[in-house]
Amino acid sequence: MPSLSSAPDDLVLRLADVSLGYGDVSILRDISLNVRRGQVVALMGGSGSGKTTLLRAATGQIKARAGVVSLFNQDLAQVTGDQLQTLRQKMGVLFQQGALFTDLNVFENVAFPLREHTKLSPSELLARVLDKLEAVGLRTAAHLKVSEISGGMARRVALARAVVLEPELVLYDEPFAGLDPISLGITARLIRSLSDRLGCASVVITHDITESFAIADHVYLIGQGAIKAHGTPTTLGNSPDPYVQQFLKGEPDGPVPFDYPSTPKFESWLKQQEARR
Ligand SMILES: Nc1ncnc2c1ncn2[C@@H]1O[C@H](COP(=O)(O)OP(=O)(O)OP(=O)(O)O)[C@@H](O)[C@H]1O
Repeated sequence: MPSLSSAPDDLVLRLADVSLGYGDVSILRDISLNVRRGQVVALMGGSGSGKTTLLRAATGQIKARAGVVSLFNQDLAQVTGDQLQTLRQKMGVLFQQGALFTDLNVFENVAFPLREHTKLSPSELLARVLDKLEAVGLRTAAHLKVSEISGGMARRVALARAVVLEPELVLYDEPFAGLDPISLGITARLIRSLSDRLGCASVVITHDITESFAIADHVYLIGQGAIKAHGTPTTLGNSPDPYVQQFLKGEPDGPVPFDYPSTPKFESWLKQQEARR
């Protein structure tokens, strides 16, 4: 079993030889990755390659079938439910939808986690929320209703909410999906600047090569159930590996599979369908 005792303190998230799956289906195997304080790490890969599954393992929602997932130097297989909750408080998550509470205004949406998890005085809370709204360029939108702001602004409010507890690790699940090019660039730079300003680690799941390569320190390319390549954006950009090049250039033909692989469950389902007709 990999030793965790030598993990340096700046290692926020570590996966060592991890296998993940659901039921009798294996999704990922031999995954090893490190995320350090201050780093922005991008997880890229085709649809269904297992990026969200990896994120679920990092938050302790699913357990590793092999290997070790350690969060803030704690092996998630060894922690109690209470300890997991404490670890999660050091973590911010921006889900794909990043849904806001529509009955609360912008300020109250961002204040929500603070009211739930801290005992800040009203003036401290006001300062903290306005500070985070300022970081996403929306200090002056604090009073607006969610129905009065645009979709791109709502994303930025969700971003402010994800970091308001000043987490040590922020996980972003497809933060650029559905954004116009300008909002996309702004969001990417915000992720980088929030990481630098808060000194936290950021893990970004994305399909967007240009933006993630512009802000990431390290990129992991996931495919065919494993990490196919990883490195700095420059290293990956210069890689002669046909898989990496096909992925980066978005070419239809090459080693990156498009079709979802067949499984015994699909084959038996299909047989049943055919037998009925
Ligand atoms: N709860 C679940 N039960 C069973 N299989 C699941 C479950 N969640 C995901 N899967 C399967 O795991 C595989 C990886 O899914 P995952 O959502 O991790 O991919 P992804 O890389 O995030 O995809 P996308 O980019 O399309 O969101 C897929 O084949 C999916 O069908």
